[in-house]
Amino acid sequence: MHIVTISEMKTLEAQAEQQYGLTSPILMQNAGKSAADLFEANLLPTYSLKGLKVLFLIGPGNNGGDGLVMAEHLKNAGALISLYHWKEQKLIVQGKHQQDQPVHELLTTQIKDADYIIDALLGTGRSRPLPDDMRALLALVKEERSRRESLGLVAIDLPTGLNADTGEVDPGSIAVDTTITLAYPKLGFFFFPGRDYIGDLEVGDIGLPDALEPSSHTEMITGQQVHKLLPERPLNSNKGTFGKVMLLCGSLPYPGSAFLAGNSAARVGAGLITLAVTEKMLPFYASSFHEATFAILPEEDAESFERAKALIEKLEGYKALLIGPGLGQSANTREVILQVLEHLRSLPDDKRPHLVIDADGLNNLSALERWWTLLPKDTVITPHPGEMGRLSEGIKVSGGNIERLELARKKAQEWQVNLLLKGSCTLIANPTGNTRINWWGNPALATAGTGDVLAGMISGFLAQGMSPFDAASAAVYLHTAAADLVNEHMNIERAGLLASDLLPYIPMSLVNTTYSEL
Ligand SMILES: NC(=O)C1=CN([C@@H]2O[C@H](COP(=O)(O)OP(=O)(O)OC[C@H]3O[C@@H](n4cnc5c(N)ncnc54)[C@H](OP(=O)(O)O)[C@@H]3O)[C@@H](O)[C@H]2O)[C@@H](O)CC1
Ligand SMILES: [K+]
Repeated sequence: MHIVTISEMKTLEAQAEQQYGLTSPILMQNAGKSAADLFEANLLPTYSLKGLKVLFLIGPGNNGGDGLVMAEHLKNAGALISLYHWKEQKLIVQGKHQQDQPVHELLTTQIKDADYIIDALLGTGRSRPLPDDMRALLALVKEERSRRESLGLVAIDLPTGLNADTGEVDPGSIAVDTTITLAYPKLGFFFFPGRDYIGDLEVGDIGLPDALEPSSHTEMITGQQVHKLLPERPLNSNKGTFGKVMLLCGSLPYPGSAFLAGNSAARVGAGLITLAVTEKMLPFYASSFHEATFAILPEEDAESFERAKALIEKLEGYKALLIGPGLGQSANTREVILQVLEHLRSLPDDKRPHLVIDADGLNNLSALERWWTLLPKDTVITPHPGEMGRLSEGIKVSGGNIERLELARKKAQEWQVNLLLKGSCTLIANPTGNTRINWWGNPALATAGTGDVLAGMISGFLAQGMSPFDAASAAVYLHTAAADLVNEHMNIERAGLLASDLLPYIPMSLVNTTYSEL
């Protein structure tokens, strides 16, 4: 699904009017109706609209207009509606204009009484800091919410005061439970601090014709999309059909990396997994990973060309090669990597395994001048912010702010790689300037070894013939989905997940790609 900036959204609206006669009032009717439908769908089956007390905060522009249309639909379905028109300071309770007492007293009572408060104050048209009285109004709502957790907060299009292009927020903005955004998610939702204010994201249909495509090159990865990308599993198949993955991962201090990555490649459906390991390491893997096969390499103190040669000799027929997790950073290992890269570059496209470089693979590369010139075509790299900083001459890379988007886009083009930049908002940029962002996140994933799992999943998808951009996108989405399944099945919340817990849930995540509407 496209992600849009404010100006891209405005262009779409203008085109809708010019080319299809869809004027603002028509779009607003559609917006309000779809917001009401999504609101009701989210209430059910626990609550119904009958008798539900909903207070709408109405602003002076079209965002307020959307709120009024939504309110009308909810009223017709049996909800008890109050409307507070901020600019006019006018309160209407179930159709009656309240004038007997000072409006602020009445409004406070309405806030205390509401089951839900709908923020339809400002949307994409906010052009300056919020005025004091609007901040005071939102503060009242926030205060009531901190007293009463059952009070539901919903924003139309976006939480008031959030910058839809950058994710910056006004000091008066408040976090909501659900944002019902219109037509397309806005770029600022994906980056901090804004990300924390959105709550659950719903996308309302405003009736834009399919032929009107936004010009944006940024997409949100959705379950529907991933579902379509997943490789077919024809009945007439064998392990050769689904590709072989070679892993140059793991070393004495970090043996678990190869296990986690190899397992994950198998769990997304790759046909055969081979770990390139030394004899010394073999007993560890052989006892824990029964399904793997092994390419036995000379010990780490052997000459680098011997180590590289042993791997290169085994590579024929492999569809994917993962280099890096737990590999260590000795000069000898760096030499091995260089020689393997040289071999890969020399192969014709159809004979070359797809390459994924992660973790120590990246740390080794970052020590080299113009390292990206050493990579074969279509390589996937998967740095976290620290590794990205080292790859980019020591710059500081944000874990979740908007600057990471431009940086990833620019570097993917400069380095001609598929760049998966991890963080609290993981995104993937490809060499042609397209970007995909993972909306979902799970703080339980912030633990050792989960990156190895992700790298393994990407390799497993590459082995099955997915393109590098698609393999990385699907893996990122399913990695979070698997973590959500762990949370659900182990009854944990935000902490306590082990990377290995993910493994049995990866196949389950593959069948659950449509677990969300998006
Ligand atoms: N157009 C369409 O086709 C569709 C639009 N849609 C909907 O419209 C929304 C965008 O509508 P919009 O452009 O009217 O902007 P909106 O956010 O309501 O605010 C503008 C008003 O607020 C005012 N104002 C600005 N800043 C302010 C501040 N800090 N503090 C106080 N006031 C401030 C500004 O007035 P002024 O600057 O003149 O004082 C103006 O009156 C979009 O988010 C979506 O919900 C959907 O229905 C789909 C179809
Ligand atoms: K709003």
